Amino acid sequence: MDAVRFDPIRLQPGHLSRPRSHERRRCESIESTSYPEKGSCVLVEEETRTWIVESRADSEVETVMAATALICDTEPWKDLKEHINVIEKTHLRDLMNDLDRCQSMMVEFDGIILDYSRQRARLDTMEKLFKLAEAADLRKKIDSMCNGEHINSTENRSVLHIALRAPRDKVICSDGKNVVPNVWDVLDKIKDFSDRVRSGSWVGATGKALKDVVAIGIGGSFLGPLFVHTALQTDPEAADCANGRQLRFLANVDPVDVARNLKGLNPETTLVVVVSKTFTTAETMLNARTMREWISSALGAQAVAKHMVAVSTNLTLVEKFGIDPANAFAFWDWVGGRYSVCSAVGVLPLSLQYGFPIVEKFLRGASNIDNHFYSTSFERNLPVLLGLLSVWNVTFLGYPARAILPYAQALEKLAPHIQQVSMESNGKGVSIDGVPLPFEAGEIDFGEPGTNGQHSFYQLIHQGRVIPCDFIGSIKSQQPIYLKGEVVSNHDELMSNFFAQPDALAYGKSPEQLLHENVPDHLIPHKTFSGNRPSLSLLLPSLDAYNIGQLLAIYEHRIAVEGFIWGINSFDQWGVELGKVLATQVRKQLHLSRTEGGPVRGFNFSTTTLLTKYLEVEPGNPSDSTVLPRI
Ligand SMILES: O=P(O)(O)OC[C@H]1O[C@H](O)[C@H](O)[C@@H](O)[C@@H]1O
Repeated sequence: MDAVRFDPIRLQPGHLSRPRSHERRRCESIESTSYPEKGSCVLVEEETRTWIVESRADSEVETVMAATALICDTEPWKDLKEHINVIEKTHLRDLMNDLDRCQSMMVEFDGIILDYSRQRARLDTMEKLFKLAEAADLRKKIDSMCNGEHINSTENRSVLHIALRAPRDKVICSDGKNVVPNVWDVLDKIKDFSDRVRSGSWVGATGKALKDVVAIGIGGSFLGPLFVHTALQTDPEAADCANGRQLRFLANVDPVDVARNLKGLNPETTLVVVVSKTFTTAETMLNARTMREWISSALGAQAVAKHMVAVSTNLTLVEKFGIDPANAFAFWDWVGGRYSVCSAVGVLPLSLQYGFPIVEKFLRGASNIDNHFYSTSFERNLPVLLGLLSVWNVTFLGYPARAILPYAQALEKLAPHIQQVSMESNGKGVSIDGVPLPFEAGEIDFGEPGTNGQHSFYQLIHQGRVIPCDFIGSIKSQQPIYLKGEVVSNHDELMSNFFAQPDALAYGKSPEQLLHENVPDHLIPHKTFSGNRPSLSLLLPSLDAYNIGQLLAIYEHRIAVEGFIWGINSFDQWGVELGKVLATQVRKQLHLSRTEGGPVRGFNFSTTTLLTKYLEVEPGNPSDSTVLPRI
């Protein structure tokens, strides 16, 4: 029998040991049963996903492997599993009648109200979820993140996006070094540069002011900044500061995206910001070369120095590309791409558009939630509550999706941004120790602003699949409209739906009610709403730069909480690599076929046939001459 000394901290009552997956084979021969106690032999069976380890008090046993535990082996998890039966017998119609419950499920922080009374949860459900948080060491994990420990273990990195918005005097260390001064060095550099561009003291190659900015980037180097830009666009304070300037985003490698972004732009008045953490992303680099060509063909190669700047962690490649390092804005490997909007990735383009003070206000909002997240008890901690409820919905109640429904057009890019933050972070199949997860983690995020969504996919949410919904609204509109003679303002009209939809989902409409309304029998099944469909409401005081920063941080931390509970690494993204490798093979084939001809080789029947068909049509131009979009 292989002997295994396990980590005693891991084997508290309620925990069972589990080997790391690559060491699994060693344990397969072990057979014995008993609960882990010091010096005892422990068995756990594979069918029940538990493992046997042997430990000896005399410490003569060599460490064969480290045992790890999954959260699903803990008592609080099992308790919640059993609790599902209790919840299945409840209906939100009844739960909503319990005033004490509803009062307890309304939490306010800094003017933001979270109402989670329409979750399929009772007060004892919350107690059980807090116990689960304890079993998952949530407090410790939050502390580890905020203290700069290398919690992104597969990349051996800290996860410190909170440092990007920390005040100057805060100390946050990564590898023993306070990173906040570095953050502020870059912020100061951005302030200086954006002031110069906006004031016209930094001009283009022909002496004209640069009033338009194209930010090239994809994924995390695009979605967060786009979300914030879209949200700020109609904020009166930010809009005033934009003062006729334009900010555009070029993400897709599709030449059509280039064409659309270039439409109406003049190279003489355009500044290009190349945003890429790695400076190797194929799409971004081709778009950057395309824009470099657009500038140099119009203004000469030397114009690039005045018209192109970069944001990256890889300043060597920035220089190699031909951008002066003095015009490069750094960030660090402890900032995940999807968590990078508060670094130069977002701060530079947004400061160019709105001025640094607006962006600083946004950073202060995010920082305010960071402090709340770090220091508030779980019972009143917005990201923790939201994260625990998501785990409850996904893993215990089995709802795989989440709809993000802002009743605010300004938040129209919130769902696409959160889609990346959430699905790239928590779309994992193994624990942080590499053990396959025997439960579902991660969720499918999608959404549209209300009321547009109501006229699109809400049918499914009301009568088809159950999809927990986040309703997000703001008390004040960024752009109020009042029409004389109308019963309510335009914002009131919008918000009537924000207040109505959660109850429609929760209460539904029973056949009895329909009978009362004299609905014909044959239509009753079609007009019945089962109700009991969970949602939560987040009501913000307004949607200025500060609130937008708060909202961003609430979602970022909520997603981290979910990952911490599931016991996964939310900060790597190996799942995006395979497709990139295969695309490289296709690219090589396309190049070969275009230059030397010959058959497509090395692919399966399906891909070979499609590629051959694609290559049948001549590309239309020899690749040694440059063609740029015509519109
Ligand atoms: O910023 P870059 O290095 O260009 O990376 C852009 C994107 O690339 C990949 O797709 C990653 O999955 C994303 O997380 C990242 O945001």
